[in-house]
Parts: sequence; C-alpha cells; structure tokens
Amino acid sequence: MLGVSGAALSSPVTPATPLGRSQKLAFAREVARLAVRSLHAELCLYPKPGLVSPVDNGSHDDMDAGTFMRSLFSLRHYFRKICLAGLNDAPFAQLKQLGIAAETAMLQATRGINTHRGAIFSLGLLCATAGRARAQGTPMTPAALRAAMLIRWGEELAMHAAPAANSQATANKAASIPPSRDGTAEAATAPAQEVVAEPLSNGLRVAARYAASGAREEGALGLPSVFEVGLPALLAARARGATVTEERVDTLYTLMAHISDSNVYHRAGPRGAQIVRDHAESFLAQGGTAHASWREQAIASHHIFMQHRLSPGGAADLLAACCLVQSIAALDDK
Ligand SMILES: CC(C)(COP(=O)(O)OP(=O)(O)OC[C@H]1O[C@@H](n2cnc3c(N)ncnc32)[C@H](O[C@H]2O[C@H](COP(=O)(O)OP(=O)(O)OP(=O)(O)O)[C@@H](O)[C@H]2O)[C@@H]1O)[C@@H](O)C(=O)NCCC(=O)NCCS
Ligand SMILES: Nc1ncnc2[nH]cnc12
Repeated sequence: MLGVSGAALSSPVTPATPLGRSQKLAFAREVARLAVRSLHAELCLYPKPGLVSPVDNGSHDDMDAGTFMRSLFSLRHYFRKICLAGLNDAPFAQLKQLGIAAETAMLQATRGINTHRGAIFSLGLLCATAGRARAQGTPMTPAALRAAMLIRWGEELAMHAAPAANSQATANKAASIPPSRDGTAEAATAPAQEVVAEPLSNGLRVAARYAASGAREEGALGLPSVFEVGLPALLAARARGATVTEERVDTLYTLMAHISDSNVYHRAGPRGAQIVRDHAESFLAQGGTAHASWREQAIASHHIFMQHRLSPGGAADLLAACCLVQSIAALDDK
C-alpha cells in the first residue's frame, strides 16, 4: 500500500531554487496537457460497463462522446490555472473557487449536463499538488505527491467533506426526497449537528440517504482509491505485460469493486451498487484482462449495466486520476 507516512515524508527535501514565472507557466501547461490527455484516455477506453465511449452512449441518453470532448476541452485552462495556484502555494479556498468556475465552464460547454464534476475535483487537486511538489522540489512519486497534498491541504479537504457527514440541513432535505429509482427509501442517517446552507447535490443526497461516501471523502483522505487501489492495479497489470487498454480496463474494474460510487447509488441505490460490485469482483476473480475472453465478458457487463441504467462515473473519473498520477510521476524521468 502506498501510505502517506514512511519514505515519502522521511526522504530529505533539499530546499528548492525558486522557479521563475516562465518556468512555472511551462510546468503548468505541461500538467494541464497531461490532465486533458488522461480524461481523453478514459473517454476512449472501450469496453467500459455502462459508460460513454466513442462506440456508444452506455447508460446515458443525454450525452455522448462529443459532449465529453467539449467538456474536457473546456477544462484545459482550469487545469493550468489550478496547477499554477499550487505552484504559488494557494490556500484551499482559491482551489475551490477555480473548481467552481470550471464547473460553470463545463456546464456551459455541455449545455447543462454534468460530465466531469468528479474529475474537476480530483484531477484539479492532483494538478495543484503537482505544482506544489514542483515548487518545493520534492519528487513526483505517487507517495510523495499524496503526502504533499495532505500536508498542504489535508485539513481543509477534511472540512470540505464535513457537509456530507454533518449537515442536519442535508439530512432533512434528503429525508424529504422521493425514493431512488430502484424503489428503496432508506432513512437519512446523518447526525444532527450543524446547519450548512449548501445546495443539495446528488452526492450529498446519496451520502445522507445511504451513508455512502463519495468524492468529498476521497478528497479528505488524500484520494485513497487512486493511490491505494487504482494505481497498484495499473502497475500490476503493466508488470505482467498487459497492453495499455488492458491495464486501464483492469484498473476500472478494480475501482468498481472497491469504491462507493455516488453516481451508481444516485441512479440505482444499494441494489445497483451491489450489481456493480458483483460484476467487478467476478471479472477480477477470473483474472481480469489476463483471461482469454475478457473482452466478451466486459461487453456482456456493459449490456447488463445499460439495462439497469447503471453508470460508474465516479470510477471513470478515478481511472482518469490514476492515469494522471502515472504521467505526472513520469515527468521525473524526463
Ligand atoms: C466535492 C464536489 C465534487 C461535490 O461533490 P458532491 O459530494 O456534492 O457530489 P456531486 O455533485 O454529485 O459530484 C460528485 C461527483 O464525483 C464523482 N464521484 C462519485 N463517486 C465518487 C467517489 N467515490 N470518488 C470520487 N468521485 C466520485 C461523480 O462524478 C461522475 O458522475 C457524474 C455524473 O453524476 P450526476 O450528476 O449525478 O449524473 P447523472 O447520473 O446523469 O444524474 P441525473 O442527471 O440523472 O440526476 C459525472 O460527471 C462523473 O464525473 C459525482 O458526480 C464538488 O462539486 C465541489 O465541491 N466542487 C468545488 C470544489 C472543487 O472542484 N475544487 C477543485 C479542486 S480542490
Ligand atoms: N465515460 C463516462 N461515461 C459516463 N460518465 C462518466 N463520468 C466520467 N466519465 C464518464
């Protein structure tokens, strides 16, 4: 497991020579390019159960690959700006502001469809972290990146997660919402503490109704699904000689087996989440893409997910985040 403690924190950090403006700009441009490329890689991957790809729209009737292309193109300046913010040691409030502006740009590009909200959060955080690490002269290894993120923004990320866990307003609103599409209607479980006036997102609703975690908790814990689940799967597939497509498919299935995807809960409740986990676990138990007929199995899952309207969009975002960490780490080798 890639922990935050240990080598990443104990390795000596030589004080970095301050970077000039043009060096910062060049680095931020490069990181933004890698972020957009990671989103593009996720979009182009096929087969991907229930998800949109250039082959089909999966479980979605309001978006296609063109919608995602417009969305990811609209985010290129955001990734550069947030990396620059990290290079300049910006507080979390500034990262959040950039994230909110990027959500607006995305919604304009897609005419109101949420394609990349999760990616704006996690890949944005990673771009800022790369900037922070570069300014400090720390290595770009996955463990060092995660440590840099948590040391600089960990406390504020934990506070950002708090509305999902604590807000009585959220619990009250969620309790008054009709049951999910699979007919389940679990009681809201959030404890009565503070009242936070925050618009009720699908993620907050799911957190309150099912006590399921999502993007906020991921951020608060320093993206454990990326560093402890997805990346090790990617590296293991690579080590056995898998192709790039195969390593990404294995990573996606590993994420689907482990994470609590608020998009799945929102669309299909706990029963839907169980279907996703069962498919992922069975695919992995048979060897993942090392199995001779993995492609046929993945296409069969895709069709079943489409019948149930299942879409593991959170896992898709985290796959893109894994690709980004891998390519940021490779910058050190250049
Ligand atoms: C912190 C925020 C991301 C807010 O999150 P919140 O908890 O309020 O939830 P949502 O607004 O619902 O968005 C969270 C998105 O994160 C993805 N996700 C889901 N599970 C996980 C997980 N376990 N780990 C990481 N990421 C996860 C997921 O994104 C994908 O699904 C999207 C489609 O979702 P939805 O809109 O529900 O779509 P439909 O099914 O089509 O819904 P209907 O139309 O049918 O109703 C797709 O976009 C994927 O990306 C969740 O959607 C954040 O909003 C925030 O605070 N932002 C500002 C701060 C910021 O960005 N800062 C930048 C850097 S610090
Ligand atoms: N390819 C994809 N299809 C549907 N939702 C997504 N969210 C992120 N990537 C996605």
